[in-house]
Amino acid sequence: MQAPTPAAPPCPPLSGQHRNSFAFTTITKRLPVILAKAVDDLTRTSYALGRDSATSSDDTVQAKREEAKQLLSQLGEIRYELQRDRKLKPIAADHDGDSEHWNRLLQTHFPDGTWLSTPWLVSECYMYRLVRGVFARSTHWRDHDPFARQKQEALQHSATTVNALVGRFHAILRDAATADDHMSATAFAELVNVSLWGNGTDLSLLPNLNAEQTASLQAAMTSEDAHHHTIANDLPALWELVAPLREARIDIILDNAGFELFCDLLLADWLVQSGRARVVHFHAKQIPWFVSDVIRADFDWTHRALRELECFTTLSHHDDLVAMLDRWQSHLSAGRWLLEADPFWTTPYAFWHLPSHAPSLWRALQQSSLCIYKGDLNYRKLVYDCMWRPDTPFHEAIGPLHTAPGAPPLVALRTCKADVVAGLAAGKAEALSLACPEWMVNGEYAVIQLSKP
Ligand SMILES: O=P(O)(O)OC[C@@]1(O)O[C@H](CO)[C@@H](O)[C@@H]1O
Repeated sequence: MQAPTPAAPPCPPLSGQHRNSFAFTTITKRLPVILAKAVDDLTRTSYALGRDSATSSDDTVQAKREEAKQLLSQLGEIRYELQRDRKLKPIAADHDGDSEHWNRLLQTHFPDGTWLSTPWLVSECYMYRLVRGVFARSTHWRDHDPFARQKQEALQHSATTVNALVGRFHAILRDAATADDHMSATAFAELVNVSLWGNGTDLSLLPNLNAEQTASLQAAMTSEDAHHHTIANDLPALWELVAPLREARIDIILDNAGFELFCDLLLADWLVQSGRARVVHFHAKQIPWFVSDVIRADFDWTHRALRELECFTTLSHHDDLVAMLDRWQSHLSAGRWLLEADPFWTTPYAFWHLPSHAPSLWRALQQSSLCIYKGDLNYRKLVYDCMWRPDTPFHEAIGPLHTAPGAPPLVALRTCKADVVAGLAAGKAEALSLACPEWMVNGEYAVIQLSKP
């Protein structure tokens, strides 16, 4: 078999060309809305500048507002081209430095590609890279994240669930070092489920939830019922792998900021507190990505927000939350928690290309006793975002990440939000389609899938 390329994945790619696919709906309906929200954010931020001129000179404010107008028109242009299914143009050079790489990929594999004809994974990543370019090429808005406001609001809407989770896990995490085997197994299973279902409230999918709706959705997602929606569940094998670990390196390839990140930090805290991990490497994105993905600024903001914002300081478990945050700070200061943001994670490449396209990242991951891949997009990239038969073994669908020499064990914790899946029992997909036609994309079903090379 020839080595797959972005234009020729191991099976036919998900693509906007298929009119009844989630890819088509995303490109034609969801992405324009996401762009409209970025426009709205920039308009509001620019408008607010004038009211806050104490922080910068009037000239700077004027210059920023003037430049914002140009940026708004560039964002509008992206939307225009997308909605008319125009050809994907080369990405203009900017400070992020990977435009040449992108353009080589487009030129080599998709010289005539349009938004809908190019594989979904590529055109969707392309949109976020274009948006980044608009800001990266600017003088005054280089560090602006057009999705930050949405990410921050989403965490604040999750305060009720944060409180419940602190109440549930504060003592378990504090005392993890002395827990017996049964208690450890139970805590781990619960925390994996929390981290898994934390992936359920997704800003690119559910952009307009208020605090009440968020709380009720999160309660549904962490309930017993939701666990019956885990349609492939390698949790027992995962515990067999994790239970004997001592002082190991564990990697978490993060997905969303806000509530999901909070859930991931709970899991990471347990890994350190229980002595399983000596160090946890968190992998964030280098640029704003898929609306809600974690960038460095989100990671830092989350720690501050949980400590300082009124919606958290007034929680009944706030003192316990602060104790937890103090410990998390000490994990960070002592290097037990490390945050990284390799540029590979924001390329359009499936992870089949990780060993060859990001060799130093791959060498680092090879040191890991377990790589935890969070969320839907990471899953799509693990399985090359193509139309596997759902009963294809998971390890087959991840290709080199299972077969490459020195490939570390990995687990995918993913709520299903795209029409791709592998590793289901024979007949399962058919049964699910009868029970719930939207099961692949509505975020109500999930997988915990392990590869142990
Ligand atoms: O990676 P996440 O946050 O779990 O999901 C990302 C997501 O919202 O974006 C894609 C479509 O826009 C889908 O694959 C998926 O639903």
